Amino acid sequence: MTSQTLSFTILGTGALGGFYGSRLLVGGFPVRFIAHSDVDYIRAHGLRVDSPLGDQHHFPVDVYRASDALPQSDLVCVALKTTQNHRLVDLLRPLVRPGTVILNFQNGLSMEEELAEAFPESPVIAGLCFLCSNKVGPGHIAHLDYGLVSFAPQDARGQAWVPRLMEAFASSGIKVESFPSLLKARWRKLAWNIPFNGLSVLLDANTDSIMADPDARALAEQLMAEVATGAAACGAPFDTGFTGKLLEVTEAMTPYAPSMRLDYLAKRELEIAFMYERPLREVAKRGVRLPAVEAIAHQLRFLDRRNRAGGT
Ligand SMILES: NC(=O)C1=CN([C@@H]2O[C@H](COP(=O)(O)OP(=O)(O)OC[C@H]3O[C@@H](n4cnc5c(N)ncnc54)[C@H](OP(=O)(O)O)[C@@H]3O)[C@@H](O)[C@H]2O)C=CC1
Ligand SMILES: CC(C)(CO)C(=O)C(=O)O
Repeated sequence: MTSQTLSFTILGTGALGGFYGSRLLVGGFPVRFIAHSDVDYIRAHGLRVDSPLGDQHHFPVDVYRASDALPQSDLVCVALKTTQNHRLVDLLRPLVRPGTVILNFQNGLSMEEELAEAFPESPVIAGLCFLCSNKVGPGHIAHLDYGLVSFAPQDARGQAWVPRLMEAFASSGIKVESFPSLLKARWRKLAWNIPFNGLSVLLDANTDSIMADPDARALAEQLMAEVATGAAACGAPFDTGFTGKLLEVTEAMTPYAPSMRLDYLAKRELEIAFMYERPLREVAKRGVRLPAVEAIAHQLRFLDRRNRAGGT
């Protein structure tokens, strides 16, 4: 099979799923979207993606509810927030048959292990996304910047798919790279998400304000250093200079509200379990503690509960 024949189902037509699904449509691939609150809107009005890569308006769109019967696709791409992961296996069950590739785009740690356990007959691959994209309305996505996908397979079966996926995404205008070690790739992504997603909520600040202020930046650096300790404890040490480079990239970034800040402002549940609790659990298994990361997780849980309960 060549990449030209690959078909995709996107589970979760939000900031990330809407963006990559749109790019794959532009690349000429059949894409089926599963949407939630805006499924009727997308059916009636299509999917809009505003992007520096070129604005797109797709109409008609092959869009479904999760409860609908869908034609089978070669790949199912998970683009839900991890706050929905208690439902993920049930949502995926009708979409996955033996051999269907599961490509997980979510932020966090250990999702692929859990998927591989639930779907032992499917290759599971992580697509780690360096993307700045927001859902700004029903069926409407605003892509602000970036888009690189780092493909990292859960096992050798997934590895065999990586070149085809890279070709498909690259031919759709997406920058791609591959990472042989899923664990390393996941910890490298956490080195950004753990400091900046959490601090953006706790300090009510975007990335530029965090980087410009000496105290906020010191906190970000302390958290990043602890993530490096965690990564090393789990057998995925960072290369020398990696965290320094990450800080430089963040400094050069378009001022950005990380996804957790947007969730907080919209009073949506925060992705604390997979972004903070799973990494803390994995390092604790190895007898290591990350006190600053633990502290930030406690604060985020408090704020998240209060935010959604509407208290002060
Ligand atoms: N946005 C970004 O730039 C980046 C995001 N990520 C990660 O990607 C993941 C997705 O984030 P993001 O796209 O921003 O989140 P969004 O909230 O924008 O998108 C999630 C989508 O899933 C839909 N959804 C929720 N429940 C269901 C369901 N039961 N069936 C079908 N669809 C459902 C939501 O619909 P509705 O709104 O109607 O509930 C929403 O459109 C997260 O783990 C995030 O951390 C990683 C890198 C960058
Ligand atoms: C690193 C970044 C900003 C983009 O991929 C992200 O993961 C997020 O906003 O959660």
